[in-house]
Amino acid sequence: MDDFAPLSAGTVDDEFEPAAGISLSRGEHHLAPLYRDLLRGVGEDVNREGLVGTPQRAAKAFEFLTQGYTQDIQALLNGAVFESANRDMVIVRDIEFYSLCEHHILPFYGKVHVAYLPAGKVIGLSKIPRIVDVFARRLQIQENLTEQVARCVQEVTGAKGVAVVVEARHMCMLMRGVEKQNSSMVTNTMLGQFRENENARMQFLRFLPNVI
Ligand SMILES: Nc1nc2c(ncn2[C@@H]2O[C@H](COP(=O)(O)OP(=O)(O)OP(=O)(O)O)[C@@H](O)[C@H]2O)c(=O)[nH]1
Ligand SMILES: [Zn+2]
Repeated sequence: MDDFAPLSAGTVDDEFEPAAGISLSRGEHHLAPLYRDLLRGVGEDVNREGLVGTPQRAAKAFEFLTQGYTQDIQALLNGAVFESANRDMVIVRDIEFYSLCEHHILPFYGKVHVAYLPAGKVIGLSKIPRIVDVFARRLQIQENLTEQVARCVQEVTGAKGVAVVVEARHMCMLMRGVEKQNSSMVTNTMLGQFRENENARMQFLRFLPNVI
């Protein structure tokens, strides 16, 4: 599958079959037995009071955090792309997000800033954060998240240019590994006029004084 195909609904089957040898109790989430095995794997007693409900809760939480795989962009846009004669830059900044790094399955989180140059169409304001969440709620790397958000906004608006900046902190760098508590990562994707025209790019970046 093309990594950046923004309009695909995802790759996870709705009709998930539990792995061979796993039997589900009535009403149990299909990931719950896997979390039970994980807990056993670290030496836990899965029957102790505090943990009895944990596999089911953790499974539901993980499903929520990865729900972007099954969300449909057109459904969440709900037709909220409007004709407009406005040709000036639109910026939606400080959109917070939470994602999971695909290398360690640990959170990375921060802010996304999006700008576009309309070419006859504008998008409903709330839809840009919704697009961010569709791509954040997957196993990701920050660079691909940045690119996918930009390409999706480009595709649905037909804008003359789209710019996306993502600034984030990665728990795999904070809690473990190199344990750098103050580092953050800044990524950007510049499409169309933001790539070709330095003035447009600088005008956008001036709205992000803490990033540059
Ligand atoms: N470029 C990029 N790297 C990431 C992202 N999230 C995690 N990583 C990095 O992915 C790399 C995986 O490297 P490995 O050496 O295979 O894994 P590791 O032994 O756990 O690495 P350390 O984190 O250095 O301990 C690490 O350098 C992580 O910091 C991301 O969003 N973008
Ligand atoms: Zn990581």
